[in-house]
Amino acid sequence: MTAITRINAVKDQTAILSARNLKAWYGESQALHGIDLDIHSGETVALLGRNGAGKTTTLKSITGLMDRRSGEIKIGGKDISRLPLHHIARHGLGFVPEERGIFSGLTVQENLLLPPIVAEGGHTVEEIYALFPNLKERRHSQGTSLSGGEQQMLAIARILRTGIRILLLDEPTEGLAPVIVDRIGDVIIALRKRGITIILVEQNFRFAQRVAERYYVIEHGQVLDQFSAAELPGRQDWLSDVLGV
Ligand SMILES: Nc1ncnc2c1ncn2[C@@H]1O[C@H](COP(=O)(O)OP(=O)(O)OP(=O)(O)O)[C@@H](O)[C@H]1O
Repeated sequence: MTAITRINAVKDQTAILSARNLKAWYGESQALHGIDLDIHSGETVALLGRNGAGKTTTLKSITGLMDRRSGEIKIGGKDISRLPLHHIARHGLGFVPEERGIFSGLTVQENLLLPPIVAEGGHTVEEIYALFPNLKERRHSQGTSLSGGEQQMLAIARILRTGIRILLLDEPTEGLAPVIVDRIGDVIIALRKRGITIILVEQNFRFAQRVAERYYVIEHGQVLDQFSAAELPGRQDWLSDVLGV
């Protein structure tokens, strides 16, 4: 074993979530061409890349939402690649999709109580209302009456009740006003302090910079590079080129 493979082996052991050679297809069209990820317990990681690079497909592949997918996905060292979606949640993984999925005919509280608890240690309703006071105020309002920001917070809040330890967020700030984006950032930082591992897909680079400790850059369904927040200043020009911003 060379020094580098030994370092990688040590890193792999500590990864709470890892993906190896993840490939995925929409029909005959291949969207992922062998993604490798190692996400460590408690870190917040952002997936960056241009439109169509494969970020959302990566999250959907991890959560078992792609019909056609190959490769290996492990949570806490256990292979979950072949488990159905509802079993994956029992391994502590929660996904908040871009469309948020709030039930418009239910109240805030009913939406909050809907997903089943899958593991011990989830947030209580009181803890959730302390983290999201605006949801407490609006607990009897119908889902239809919520703003985009409130919907995003409710989508995050109701997953936290289930006891998940790894949260996948797809474009959490999409379409939200700057003041609400700041609030979502506060929530993500609060969750990190509680030890939740977060992987987020984000087009808003300024937001990603505020919350992420590490980045993966994805292009054409492959990982182009990964680096820490501390390494970001040295990568800024390269990143602007890759992201086209
Ligand atoms: N439902 C779908 N059917 C067919 N092709 C799809 C579908 N969703 C995504 N694709 C294709 O898969 C590739 C990866 O898309 P993906 O949505 O993962 O990219 P992304 O990096 O998340 O970009 P965006 O920010 O635009 O969502 C793209 O070429 C896209 O056109």
